[in-house]
Amino acid sequence: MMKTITVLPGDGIGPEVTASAVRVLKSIFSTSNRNVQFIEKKIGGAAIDAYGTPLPQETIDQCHHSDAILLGAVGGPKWNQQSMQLRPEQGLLGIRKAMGLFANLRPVEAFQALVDASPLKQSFVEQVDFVIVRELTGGLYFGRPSERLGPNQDRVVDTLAYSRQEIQRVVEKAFQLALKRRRKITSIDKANVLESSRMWREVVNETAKRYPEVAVTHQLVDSAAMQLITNPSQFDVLVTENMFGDILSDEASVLTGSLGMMPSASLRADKVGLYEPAHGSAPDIAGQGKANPLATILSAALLLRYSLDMDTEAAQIETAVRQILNQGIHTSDLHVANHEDQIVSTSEMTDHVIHAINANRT
Ligand SMILES: NC(=O)c1ccc[n+]([C@@H]2O[C@H](COP(=O)([O-])OP(=O)(O)OC[C@H]3O[C@@H](n4cnc5c(N)ncnc54)[C@H](O)[C@@H]3O)[C@@H](O)[C@H]2O)c1
Ligand SMILES: CC(C)[C@H](C(=O)O)[C@@H](O)C(=O)O
Ligand SMILES: [Mg+2]
Repeated sequence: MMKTITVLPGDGIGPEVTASAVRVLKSIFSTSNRNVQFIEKKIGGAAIDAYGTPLPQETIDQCHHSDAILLGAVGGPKWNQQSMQLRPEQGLLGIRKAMGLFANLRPVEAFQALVDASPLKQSFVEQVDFVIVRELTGGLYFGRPSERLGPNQDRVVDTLAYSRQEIQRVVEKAFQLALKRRRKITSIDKANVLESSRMWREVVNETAKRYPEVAVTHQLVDSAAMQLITNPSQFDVLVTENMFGDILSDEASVLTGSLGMMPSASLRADKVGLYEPAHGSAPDIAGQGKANPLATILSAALLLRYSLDMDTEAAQIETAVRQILNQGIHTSDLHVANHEDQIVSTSEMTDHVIHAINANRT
């Protein structure tokens, strides 16, 4: 049966990195007898320019008729003066909400080739292998009211709201994931201050009773931010609310060597998912062929694994990435401890990945 992948390149380096991931996917589909069509739509600033809105109905409709969505990034200085409703970022929050993608998985792995050159090089860094499960469609980023108040508009309110059910479904995803990994969950909250965090903790403890084989600990977010750097090998699955997960995942990307190395999968109860790098549109390097495409290529691997049941091919991408880094080949955002190291462009890196996948298959 024909599968449909909708591609939303977005802004800045978004079109460059999605083009790379699409090339890798097409190369894989061409040799695995899969009938897959790619349909491109606009989102973010590109959609504002073309249609006057960051999330056109046409884009939402197309996503609803897809097996998976591959997204680049949105935003950039060109749209910084827009009103809140017309910010490119609203397109991103909007599509996640419209598709009901409540669980955002951000895997963090320290690649050996990059660890050796890292200023964080210590034995613990070599064992970094955890996944952040970030709640994606609730909390502060979606709370209402969110507005300026008062006669002079000099008071502001943002609302942090969660229902028990919204917490339950993402916590359940985290426990399910832990069963397939090292069976450890760290739940991160601010239960010493926030009521929402106290309910979060309750739900985690209730769920834990149904998963006696999973070890559960709780950490406060401020201390967790410190421990991510000082003792990251303790983590297996971290589960946390939307804003904490947003901030902690960028922090954790440092352990991988670059924000350009961190993929993500936004999931719901069925197999439909949205896959995107954790990084943004990187306006400072857009259009220069400097963007690291690996976060998006690794997101494409997650797409194969979670939406198309192609575990073997997903692992082929991940192996190819590891091999290329071990050979000292990298984009300019990375540092590799190999005297023969070679800095390559976005498209050259993509060529290397495709070549390595094909070489491993023959
Ligand atoms: N998912 C998304 O679409 C998303 C995520 C974060 C930020 N944003 C938006 O992107 C715009 C820029 O935000 P920012 O500068 O704070 O964050 P950013 O992630 O775009 O960039 C931060 C730094 O990391 C570098 N970087 C990011 N991705 C890279 C890659 N693949 N290869 C090499 N270097 C890379 C950039 O050059 C920059 O120096 C803003 O409008 C922001 O709202 C979008
Ligand atoms: C651009 C922004 C809305 C987005 C988020 O906070 O979810 C980004 O930071 C991310 O991490 O994907
Ligand atoms: Mg973010």
